[in-house]
Amino acid sequence: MVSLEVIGLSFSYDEEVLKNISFEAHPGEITVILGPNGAGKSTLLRCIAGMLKCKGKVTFNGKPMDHEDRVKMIGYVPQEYSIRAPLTVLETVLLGRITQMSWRVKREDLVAAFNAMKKVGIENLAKRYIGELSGGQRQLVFIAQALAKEPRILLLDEPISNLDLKNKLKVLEMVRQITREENIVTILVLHELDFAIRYGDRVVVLNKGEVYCRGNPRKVITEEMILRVYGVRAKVIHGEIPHVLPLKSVDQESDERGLIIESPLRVP
Ligand SMILES: Nc1ncnc2c1ncn2[C@@H]1O[C@H](COP(=O)(O)OP(=O)(O)OP(=O)(O)O)[C@@H](O)[C@H]1O
Repeated sequence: MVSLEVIGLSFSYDEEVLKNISFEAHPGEITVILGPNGAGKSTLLRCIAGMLKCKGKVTFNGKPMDHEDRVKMIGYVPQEYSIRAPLTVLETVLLGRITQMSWRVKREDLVAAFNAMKKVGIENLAKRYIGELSGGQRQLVFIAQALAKEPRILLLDEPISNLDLKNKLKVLEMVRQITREENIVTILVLHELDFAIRYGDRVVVLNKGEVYCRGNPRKVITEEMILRVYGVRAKVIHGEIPHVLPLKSVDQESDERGLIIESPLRVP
């Protein structure tokens, strides 16, 4: 099966923040990266996107990805995007086509940009300046920019963090739909465990730069994982749509019920 494979990936800024990370992400599926603040999720996406030079391998269809493969195939939306240029929404979304475009904007580039804006519901903002938009509107623009590229691999870092409830659902539904219909590899960083259960086909939980566990979200997102990784007592309510009810944050330095993690639990 064609897939994106991360094999033994490690990365250090001053200190090592990713240690020997391995997992697979498949086309037509959403892989969700979970983990507490500072666990290394954004760094991992940046390594996959080729923005940071790391140890280990990222392969697609068994072949190590080089710079050109990444430029061609990956649509990446970082957690924060600062843009100072006085660009309109349409111009910003069109920038997603930059690798396909020659000096002239072709009809197909405009069609791809409009389709992408339509998918995220921002066609009415096309002529507005990006600097004049709200945080949530801007987030939608950058998702549209990544979609306009028509990527084979879509990397979205906390894509719903600034969105209202309706837009959170709309974006996640839309991402699921294009992931399935266009058979792309989608990797999302999320903090919302409920959405991870609902929209993730697979989940990778990072803790302190290591893979704590990975697999089917319904098996991985357990009360024990939430306690050990997030330091939160929670109830996982099973049902047609399982959800997580956080109850109490627990100080992991205390030895309440042996909370200090010595050997992480690994789920294949
Ligand atoms: N440019 C940088 N230079 C040095 N250290 C960094 C840099 N960026 C991130 N770090 C550190 O690397 C670790 C992982 O950061 P990263 O942003 O990948 O975490 P994260 O899991 O995405 O966190 P969050 O959920 O808060 O966004 C953190 O300890 C962070 O302080």
